[in-house]
Parts: sequence; C-alpha cells; structure tokens
Amino acid sequence: MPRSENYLKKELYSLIKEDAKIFEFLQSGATDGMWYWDLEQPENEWMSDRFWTELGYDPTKNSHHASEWQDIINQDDLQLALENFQKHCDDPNHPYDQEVRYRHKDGSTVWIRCRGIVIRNSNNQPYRMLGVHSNITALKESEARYRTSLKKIDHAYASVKLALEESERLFEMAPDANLKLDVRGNIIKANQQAEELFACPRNKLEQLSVFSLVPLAKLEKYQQAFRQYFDPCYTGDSLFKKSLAILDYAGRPLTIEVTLNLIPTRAGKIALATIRDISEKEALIQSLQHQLEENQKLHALALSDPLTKIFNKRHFNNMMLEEHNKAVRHQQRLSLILFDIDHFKAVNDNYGHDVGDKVLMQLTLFIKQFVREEDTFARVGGEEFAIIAPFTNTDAALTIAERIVEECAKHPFVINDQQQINITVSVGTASLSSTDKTWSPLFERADKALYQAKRLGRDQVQVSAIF
Ligand SMILES: Nc1nc2c(ncn2[C@@H]2O[C@H](COP(=O)(O)OP(=O)(O)OP(=O)(O)O)[C@@H](O)[C@H]2O)c(=O)[nH]1
Repeated sequence: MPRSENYLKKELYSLIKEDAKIFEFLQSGATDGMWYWDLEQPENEWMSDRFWTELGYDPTKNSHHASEWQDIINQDDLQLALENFQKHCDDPNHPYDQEVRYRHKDGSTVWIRCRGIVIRNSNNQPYRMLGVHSNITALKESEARYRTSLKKIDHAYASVKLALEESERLFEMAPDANLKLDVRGNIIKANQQAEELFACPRNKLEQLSVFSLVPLAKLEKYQQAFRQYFDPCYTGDSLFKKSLAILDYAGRPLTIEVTLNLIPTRAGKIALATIRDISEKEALIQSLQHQLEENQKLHALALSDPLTKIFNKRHFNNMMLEEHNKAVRHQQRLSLILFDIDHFKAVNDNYGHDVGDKVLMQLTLFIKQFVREEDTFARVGGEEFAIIAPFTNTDAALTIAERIVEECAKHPFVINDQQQINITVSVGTASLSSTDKTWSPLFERADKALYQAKRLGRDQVQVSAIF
C-alpha cells in the first residue's frame, strides 16, 4: 500500500481536521518548530511556540507578524532565504532549505535549519507556505570544533613535515659525516661529508655495509657492539659515542669519533651515525701523552739518585721544606734520621769501587723495609742517607734508628754470590723544635748527632739533645 494511502495516516488527517486539540498536541510535542505563512498577506505568519522558546522568547507575547522573525534573523541569511523562496516559487523542484542564524534573546547566535514548501491555489499561484524550523546550533558547534581540530591536525602535520624536511637538510648540510644505517649495518644514506671522509662517491657508499670499512682485527668487536646496541633488551646509553679505528674506501686507516642515535621508523629502527675524523686529534693526543711521559721520566730522573734509584739530595731538600711547613702549620711531630756507612772507604779499597756501588744499592733495598710510606728516603751524600719521618717524635725516631743499626750489623751483604761484606752504620737523629724557623736547624742537629755517633766509636745512634 502506498504510504499516503495508509488508513491510519488518513485517519490522523481527519482527526486533525475535526479536532484542533490534536493539531495542538502534535505541534507542541514536535522537536522542530512549525510555521505557516500567508503569501497573499505576507505580514501574517503563524509560528509554533517552539520557534520562540528556542530563541528565548515568551511565545504568548508574539503577534504572528513576519516582521518579528525578520528582525532577529541575520540579514545576510534573510537575503539568502528570500532568494531561495523566490526560486522555490518559480520552480517547485528547487528546495526551500537553508541554514540561517538568529539572534537569541541573550545575544548569542542560534543556528536554524529552515525548510518549507509553497502551497498553491487552483490557479497554481503560491498563496501559502508551510515550513519547519530545526535548531541545529549544537550540530554547528560540534562542526566548528571538528574544523578547529582538523586545522590543528593540519598544523601538526605541517610542523612534522617541516621538521622532517629540516632534519633531511641538516643531515645533508651537517659539518660532520652522516650515515643512516639499517639494523644489519648497511649504509642506507650518506651525506657529502661522508663521501669526503671515506673518499668514496655516495652511490657506492650506499651499497656498502659499514663493516666493510672496519679493519679485520676489530670486526668482531664492532659487530658485537653494534648488534647489542640494536637489541631491544639493550639497557646501556641510548646515545652511543665511541672513538673507533676504521678504514676509508681505499683502505687508509682513520680514527673517528662516532655517535650513534637510534631512530624508530615505520620500516623499523635505523641508526643515525654522526662521524668526526679525529685522526689528527688522536695523533696530537698521543704525541702529547708521549711528551708527558717523557717529562715525567725526566722529572723522576732529576729527583732520583742514578745508582740507588731512591730520591736524591735535591728532592730531599724539597721534601724537608714541605714537611717542615706542614708540621709547623698543623703542629705535628717531625724527625730526621741521618745515617752513614762506617769505614766505607775500606770497602772500596778492599773490594773495589764496583763492589762498593753494589753495597750501596743493597743497603738501600735493605733499609727500605724500615721506611714507611709517608717517609722520604734519600741519598744525601756518597755513603750518607736520610729518612724524613713525619708524625714521628724523638723516641719513635730513636727506635727506628736503633733498628737500622742493629739490623745492618747483623745483615751480611753478599756481592756477586761470593763476597760477603759486613758493614755497620752510624745514625744521628733529631726532632723538630718549636724554635726552628726553617728546616736547616733540624738538619744541622741530626748531622751533629751523626758526627757524635762517629766520634763515639760508630755502629750506634746518637740523638740530638735539643728538641
Ligand atoms: N763505591 C762508591 N764509593 C763511594 C761513592 N760515593 C762516595 N764513596 C766513597 O765513600 C768513601 C767515604 O770515605 P770517608 O768520608 O773517609 O768515610 P768512611 O771511610 O766511611 O769513614 P767514616 O765515615 O768516618 O766511618 C770514599 O772512599 C768515597 O770514595 C759511590 O758512589 N760509590
């Protein structure tokens, strides 16, 4: 059955005709507003209550004049509505359907979709018009929000595109050689600096594995480090920075500093390798290091005794100054132990100078066991030695000195596995006095005590009386 012939619909038509209450009920319940316009007297137009309530007005106060809505409609939209009205009158197939803006009583804008059909008389002349108003403000607002979001997305997309272009430009223009590497180390992309560094045109570089530029001896180590870096379980620094030894395309060795940066892409992770040639810098560092080591050796030589390898008189003087100052500043004890081999001339005379040298060397090694780390042990004369002993008072210095005398007397020095030589030593000790302005008085007192030990028969310790 065609829709218009449905019996219930027909029944509803007649009900509306017969009973105005039915129509009232329908229009009050409709979500859209209704209007009915007298085209013969266009100032008259009936509008359902909903139209006015949607615009914030009291419907009981309106007088059904077309001027009422024409005053609050946006004037551009009114023009559009009138143009459409004219077209619809001329051609019934032209829909009267437009979205227009009304001014709400509170000043805000209300969007209304306004649709209508012209009703014609028996002469086919339009004489009435029936229409509906739908409030589409919420729809318009969400449309506007959607457009704003779209704009933001467009903007973000444009920024990302720009950033990508910029990073491509930076990749190319960077002062360093740049390579993009895949997970296996294949070179995907190279910039101009890379061409120069590896002395290889870009189209060839981009067909190589980076490992073809690694010296054989380092290959396994570098491959392992590279694999580790790409491993998803890798927990080390995300920025990999190392100095590496590699080769250029012609096989010439280069020292480079490489920074690897992992970049996730749609096709998987790639590494951006930024490479700087530090061959010259490395050579310079090595030469400086060599120089430094040489200087340190020279310095050590300048402060040590060539025969016994312990400190010489010059270093002894420096350390006396330093330890004296420290002891005065921190009010600490300081003692000096001087000892001298007894009758050493006889050793030289009896066994020869070379044997005498060996005795000096062996004695030095022997005495080292009585010297603490904080002490300074030095050869201050031909067969004369000194121990600067910080934090050591007179009694403690005497104990050390007596031990040296006793142990030396007991210890036979065996030279060339055959000659056994017994020696004794004489020792003089002195301790820092509060009246000592410099380290010289301390030295002089220890020297006097040593002289005294010699004078009193050698093989003994004498302690300086002043302390
Ligand atoms: N083999 C050797 N002998 C040295 C060295 N330096 C100094 N002498 C010797 O040490 C001896 C020191 O002799 P003297 O000053 O008379 O003293 P001494 O014979 O030890 O007698 P007293 O010190 O009085 O017990 C000299 O024979 C020097 O030649 C050295 O580097 N090697």
